[in-house]
Amino acid sequence: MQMLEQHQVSEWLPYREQDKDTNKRDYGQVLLIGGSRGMGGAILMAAEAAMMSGAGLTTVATDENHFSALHTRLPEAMAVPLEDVKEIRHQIKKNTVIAMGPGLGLDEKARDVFRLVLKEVEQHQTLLLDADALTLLSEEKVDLPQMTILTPHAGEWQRLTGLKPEEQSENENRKWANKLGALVVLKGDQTRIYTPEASYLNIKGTPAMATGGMGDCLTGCIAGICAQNEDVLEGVLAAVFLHSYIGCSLAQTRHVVRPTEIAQSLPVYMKQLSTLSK
Ligand SMILES: NC(=O)C1=CN([C@@H]2O[C@H](COP(=O)(O)OP(=O)(O)OC[C@H]3O[C@@H](n4cnc5c(N)ncnc54)[C@H](OP(=O)(O)O)[C@@H]3O)[C@@H](O)[C@H]2O)[C@@H](O)CC1
Ligand SMILES: Nc1ncnc2c1ncn2[C@@H]1O[C@H](COP(=O)(O)OP(=O)(O)O)[C@@H](O)[C@H]1O
Ligand SMILES: [Mg+2]
Repeated sequence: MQMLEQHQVSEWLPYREQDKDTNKRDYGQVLLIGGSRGMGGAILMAAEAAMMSGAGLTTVATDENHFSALHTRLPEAMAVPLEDVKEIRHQIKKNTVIAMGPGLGLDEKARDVFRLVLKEVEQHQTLLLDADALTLLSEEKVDLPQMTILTPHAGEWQRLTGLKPEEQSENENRKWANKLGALVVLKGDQTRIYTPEASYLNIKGTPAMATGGMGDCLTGCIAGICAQNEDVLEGVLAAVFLHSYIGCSLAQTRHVVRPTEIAQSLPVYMKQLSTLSK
C-alpha cells in the first residue's frame, strides 16, 4: 500500500497559472445530484466544494425547496429540479463529471433518479457515487460505467460488500474493488483508496474532521478536481489528501473543523500546494 505524500499531490493538483487562452468549459462541468427534502445541506456542501476546487461549471439537481438556500449560499451554481426527468437527462449528457448521493434519500423518487443516471451515463464520463447512492447501488442490479468512483464509509462499504468493519482488510477490499470494477475511496480516520491495480493510504486527517457533512465536502472536492484532471486516479488521490491536509491545518486553531470551512479554504490551499512543484 502506497502512502500519499505532499510532493506527489502538488504535482497532481491542477495548476491554472500558465493556461492563458482558456474559458470555463476548459475546466470541466460538474453535475451534483442529491438533497431530498430536509437534506439540502449535504448536496449544497458538495456543490460548494466542487465550485471552490475550480470546476468550470457547477450544476445541482435537488429538491426545489432548496433552490433559494443554494442560490443564497452559492450564486455561481445552477439548479435543476430533482424530479424533472427531461432536464436531468439533458444535464447528464452535458456534464463531464456526475456526482450523486449526498442527501439523496432512499425513496422511490431517489431510486428513479439513480436508475436514470446509471442508464444514461456514458463511458467517457466520470461517475462518483456517495452516501445514499451507495446504499441504492447495494440494492439495485446495475452495471457501473468504466470510470466509477465509490466513496463509502465503513458502514456503506459493509452494505455493498457484506464485509463487517473488522473484516475490511486490504486483501478483501482489493478483491471487492476488482469485482465492482471501480475506484474505491474507503473513508475513515485513515482513508484507503483501491483500484484494480494498486492501493493507497492517506494518513493525513484529524478527529476535528469527524462531523456531519465532511464526506459530502470530500465528494465535491473529488468531483471538482477530477473535472480538471485528465488522470482520474491522480485527481482522486490529490483530492483525498488535500481535504485532510486542509482539515489538519485548520484544526491547529479549532476544536472542530466545519466542512464549509474546508470548502472555502480550497482555492488558497490549492494554489499553495500546486505552486510548490512549479
Ligand atoms: N447536512 C446534511 O444534510 C447531511 C446529510 N447527510 C446525509 O445523511 C444520509 C445518511 O448518511 P449517514 O452516513 O449519516 O448514515 P448511513 O448511511 O445510515 O450510515 C450510517 C451507518 O453506517 C455505520 N457505520 C460504520 N462505520 C461508519 C463510519 N465510519 N461512519 C459513519 N457510519 C458508519 C453506522 O454504524 P454505527 O456507527 O451506528 O455502528 C450506521 O449503521 C446521507 O444521505 C448523507 O449524505 C450526512 O452527509 C450528514 C450531513
Ligand atoms: N477521526 C477522523 N480522522 C480523520 N478524518 C476523519 C475522521 N472522521 C471522519 N473523517 C473524514 O470525514 C469524512 C466523513 O465522511 P462521511 O462519513 O461520508 O460523512 P458525512 O456523510 O457526514 O458527510 C471522511 O472523509 C473521513 O475520512
Ligand atoms: Mg457520507
